[in-house]
Amino acid sequence: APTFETRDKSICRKTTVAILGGGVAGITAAQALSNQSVTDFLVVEYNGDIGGRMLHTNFGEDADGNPYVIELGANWVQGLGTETRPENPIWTFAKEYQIANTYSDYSSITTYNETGAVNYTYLLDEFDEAWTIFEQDAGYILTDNLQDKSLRAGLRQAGWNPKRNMAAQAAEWWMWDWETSSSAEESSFVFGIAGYNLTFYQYSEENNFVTDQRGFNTLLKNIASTFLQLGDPRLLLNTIVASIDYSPSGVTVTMEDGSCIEAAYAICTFSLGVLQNDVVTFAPTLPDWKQTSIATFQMGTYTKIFLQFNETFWDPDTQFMLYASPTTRGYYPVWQSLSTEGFFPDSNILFVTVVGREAYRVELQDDETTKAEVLAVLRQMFPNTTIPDPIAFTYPRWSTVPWSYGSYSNWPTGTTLETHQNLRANVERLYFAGEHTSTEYFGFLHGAWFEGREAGMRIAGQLTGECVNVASGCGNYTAYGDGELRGTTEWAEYNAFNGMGVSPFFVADSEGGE
Ligand SMILES: Cc1cc2nc3c(=O)[nH]c(=O)nc-3n(C[C@H](O)[C@H](O)[C@H](O)COP(=O)(O)OP(=O)(O)OC[C@H]3O[C@@H](n4cnc5c(N)ncnc54)[C@H](O)[C@@H]3O)c2cc1C
Repeated sequence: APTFETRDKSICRKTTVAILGGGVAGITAAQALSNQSVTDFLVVEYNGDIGGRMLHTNFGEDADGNPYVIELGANWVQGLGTETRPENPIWTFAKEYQIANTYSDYSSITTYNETGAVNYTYLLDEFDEAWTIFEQDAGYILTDNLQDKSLRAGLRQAGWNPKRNMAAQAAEWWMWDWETSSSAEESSFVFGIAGYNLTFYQYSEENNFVTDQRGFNTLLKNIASTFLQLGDPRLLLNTIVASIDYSPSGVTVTMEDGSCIEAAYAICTFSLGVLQNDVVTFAPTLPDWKQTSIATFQMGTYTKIFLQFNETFWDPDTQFMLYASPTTRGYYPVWQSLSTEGFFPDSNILFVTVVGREAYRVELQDDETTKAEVLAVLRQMFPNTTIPDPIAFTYPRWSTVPWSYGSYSNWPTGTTLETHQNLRANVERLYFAGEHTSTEYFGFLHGAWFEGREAGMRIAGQLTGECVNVASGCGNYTAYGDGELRGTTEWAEYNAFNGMGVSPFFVADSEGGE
């Protein structure tokens, strides 16, 4: 016979807005609702804490035997802003909540290959020179409504062609793959460059690395605390969504444990990886235009591998080391010292990052196999040093995390603004938001921030009759059905209704100049 508990679970809890996911987008959606006095909402979160891909863990130990807190997910505030430019909202909150961070100095770098330290930093400068050419080429494709192509094609035409020069491949990886977690072949030329501009030219080219020992998600907890109390019954942690039934009049969300929520609206902030892996069932099945957009965009994998040693055998005054494998592009290429002033001085901690295909490979391996590979690379980089065994070693497996399935999205070659708009668009009362729905800032924390806010404002506008989302309106997003999608996007269609409210040509200190 059913117990009282299971009988209770069969009765759906009612709420006005069900916010699915307690990452950046979910929390900012809830905040936007609260700002318009829509307080009847529930936030449903898989994990035991809010933050999502803002995720930290304890690692190694300091001189007193206490562990360090390291970030497995988002680590940098990217594109800060200056007094005369717009400011990245994540940077605004990082300052407000005094999140400890240090400027990442990308010019503090030593380059290596399999024979040890070899200076090929001139290749980074050469890539930079090509950049000024290919970013213009990408601009013409956009304004003249030409066909998009791969970033690889754009680079080649601008005179950058690394061919079999592995140092040049490493330089290219440092300048591109490291940021987007995707290769030049996989990345859109137009939207790759537009995305770069919108973060680094609109705000600034600075990236600050968060070292806060409370964890980076303290920033989000501080934002949440302005409208959610500690232990607020509207925050449902450790609660896993299994299916979402939507209609023109509302949304019913059913959890893995059989409990359910009936809402007038829902905002699904699950990652593109979650949407692509069919872990949540939608009823009815999502329309073709939605499924096409989910299938089209790309979920990358970005894996940081952390090592602590009993000594700092590398130069602690240099922040980065770039390694060019003689045979495999992207094989343990970027190393970062945390045993450095401003980070965790004297911690003897180093981490190396892999992305894309290499990240998939490494994430399928056990720790011992990866550790052996990593140490073999260090022995090549430091041929005159006896590399000790690490005293602590860890890395996450983002590609298999059931609440993320990858790290962050990237814009693939040869698609349009309208196809991406369909990723953003609501299906009846079911709305979508997250890093991946950001046209301007996909892959970034601030992308998730703006998109969560947008969805919250759109729904609050519907509910209250007062629309504060002046740029792109309230209620339904623009969506493009069969027959409405074309091969290219007209310049006039680059607007807030298609998610591009800021000119992709925005240049520092000149309002949207072209
Ligand atoms: C390794 C890595 C490095 C990164 N580095 C940076 C960086 O340096 N700077 C930067 O700006 N950005 C970085 N990012 C990107 C940034 O972390 C994301 O853009 C942002 O955190 C995404 O927020 P979101 O709200 O869209 O998604 P999420 O944070 O994924 O939030 C979605 C939430 O939904 C929950 N969820 C999923 N499935 C279910 C389910 N079935 N039931 C209930 N809940 C569910 C998840 O637990 C999660 O909390 C990085 C990401 C990764 C992974």
